Amino acid sequence: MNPHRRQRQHSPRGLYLVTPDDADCGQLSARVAPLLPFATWLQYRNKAADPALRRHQAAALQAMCAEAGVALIVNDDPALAAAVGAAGVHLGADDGDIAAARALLGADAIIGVSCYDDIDRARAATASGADYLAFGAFFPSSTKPAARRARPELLRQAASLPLPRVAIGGITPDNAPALIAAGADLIAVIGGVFDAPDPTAAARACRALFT
Ligand SMILES: Cc1ncc(COP(=O)(O)OP(=O)(O)O)c(N)n1
Ligand SMILES: Cc1nc(C(=O)O)sc1CCOP(=O)(O)O
Ligand SMILES: [Mg+2]
Repeated sequence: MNPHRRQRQHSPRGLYLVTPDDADCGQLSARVAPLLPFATWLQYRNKAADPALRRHQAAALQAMCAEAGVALIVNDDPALAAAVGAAGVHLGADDGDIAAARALLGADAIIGVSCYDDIDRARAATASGADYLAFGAFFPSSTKPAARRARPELLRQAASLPLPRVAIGGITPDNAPALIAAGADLIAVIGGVFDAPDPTAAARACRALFT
C-alpha cells in the first residue's frame, strides 16, 4: 500500500499546509521544503497557474512529499492528483463530485470536501464517502478575503460526524488553539505560515499545538 495513503486508516492531526500561488517552481520548492517536517498533509493549491505549470509543480511537490513521508493532496483537480500519484484531492462546491473522484483515484485516496459554514453539506459529504470535512473561514483571510465565515461552534457540532475536521481561513499559531479546543483535527494554513516573518518557526509552532 502507498505509505502516504496509510494515514487514512488512522486519525490524522496536525498542520495541513496549503501552498500559496507561486509561479516560480524552484522558489515554491525552496519555500515548502523546510516546512514539510512539520506538516501532516500538504495541499498543492495554485489558482493562477496554467495546466502545464500546475502539472510541473504538482509532480515536484509529490516527489518532495514522498521523500518526507507527507501526503500530498491536490486542490480542485482529481485528474491532476491521479497523474502525479498524489494521495488525494480536495473538492469545493465547484469542483465535481466525490463519486467521480473516488472512481478515478481509488478506495485508498484521501478525498476532502469543503463544507464552509454548512453542517448539512458536511452530512451529505460524509454520506457520499468523503475522508475529511473542511470548515471555514474562521478568521479574516488575506488569501481569500470574501470567504464565507464560520464559527468555532460548528466544529463542535461536527463532532457528531465520524470524519476528521479541518479548520481553514486566516489561521495562525496564535489563533489556532481556540479551533483545536473546539475540535479541529487539522489546521489548514497558507498565509499564517508562508507570510510569517519566519515560516519555519510558524510551521513548527502550528505542529507543536498538537503535541
Ligand atoms: C482544506 C481546504 N479547505 C477548504 C478549501 C477551499 O476549497 P474551495 O472552496 O474549492 O476553494 P479553492 O481553494 O478552490 O479556492 C481548500 N482548498 N482546502
Ligand atoms: C482556500 C481557502 N478556503 C477557505 C474556506 O473558508 O473554504 S479560506 C481559504 C484561504 C486559506 O488561506 P489563509 O490560511 O491564508 O487564510
Ligand atoms: Mg476548489
